[in-house]
Order: sequence, then C-alpha cells, then structure tokens
Amino acid sequence: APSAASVQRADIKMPIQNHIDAFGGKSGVKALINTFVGYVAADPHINYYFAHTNIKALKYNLTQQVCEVVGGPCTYTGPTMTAAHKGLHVTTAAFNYLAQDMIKAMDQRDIVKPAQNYLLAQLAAMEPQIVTANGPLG
Ligand code: HEM
Repeated sequence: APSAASVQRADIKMPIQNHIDAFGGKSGVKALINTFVGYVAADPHINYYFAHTNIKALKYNLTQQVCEVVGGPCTYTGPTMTAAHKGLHVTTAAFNYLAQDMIKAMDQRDIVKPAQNYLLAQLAAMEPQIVTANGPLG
C-alpha cells in the first residue's frame, strides 16, 4: 500500500499524493487550464459569471493553483477562494457545472482517472469558500 495514505493535510482529511506527472507537468496543467477555460466560456449555464473577469489573470492563477494542489512545483499567489468569489453569488449548481467542464477538459486531455479524481477532491474541498448563494436547484 502507498505510504502516502498515512500522510494527512490538517485542513482537508485526505492523503497527500503527487499526480503532477499524470497532468503532464506544469506545461500540461497550463494546457489543461486553457482547454477548461474555453469550455467554461462556452458553457451557457455559467459563462455569464465571467463577463467582467480578466481571463489572462484567471488562467495564470488557476494554472498555479491546480499545479500546486496536484503536487507540482508551483506556488499559488492569488487571492483566497473566499476573497476571489465574494459577492459573485455562486450557487451549488454553478459549482457543479464548472466541475463538469473540468472533467470534460481532463477527458479531452487524456488525464488518467485517479489523477482526475484527486484534483476533483481538492476542488470539492474548496466549495464552502466559493458557494455563497442558493439557486433554483439549491
Ligand atoms: C473549485 C472551483 C474553483 C476554483 C479552484 C476557482 C478558482 C479561482 C481563482 C484562483 C480565481 C482568482 C483569479 C484571479 O483573481 O485572477 C477565481 C476567480 C473567479 N472565479 Fe473561481 N474558482 C472556482 C469555482 C468558481 C465557480 C463555480 C464560479 C462561477 C460559476 C467561479 C467564478 C469566478 C469568477 C467570476 C472569478 C473572477 C472574479 C474577479 O474577476 O475578480 N469560480 N476563481
């Protein structure tokens, strides 16, 4: 059994693993974020949230953040998730549509499922800081 299972991060109760190779290194993460942001921009369920967003800054910060949480040699220096999403009224439904767009992007880039699931778990752990509103679906 992998010894990583015995290592826990204090804030989210899950083992620390390193999946950066499965994402194709930092350049693979950058390519994934390009694909992902393209899907979000084309997603009528959520794209209006991003109407006034600086997409270049968003892509940079997302690349650093995703690279870091999957174990890559990157440091996220952007705003906290609470600060970044304050006042945006992000709903659970919007969060789930965004997660689907990430799955679509990871499938498109042939990221193996264990690595996909690891990133999705990391993103799910951020949901309480991001979702601040109720929509028709809760
Ligand atoms: C776990 C999921 C998410 C992560 C990791 C994430 C990550 C981030 C990051 C790092 C930024 C900062 C970008 C910057 O300041 O340059 C940001 C901003 C933003 N996020 Fe998210 N986000 C998530 C979910 C969502 C969802 C579900 C929505 C809405 C559907 C959303 C809408 C936005 C918008 C509109 C901004 C830009 C705010 C601004 O222009 O100041 N995010 N997000």
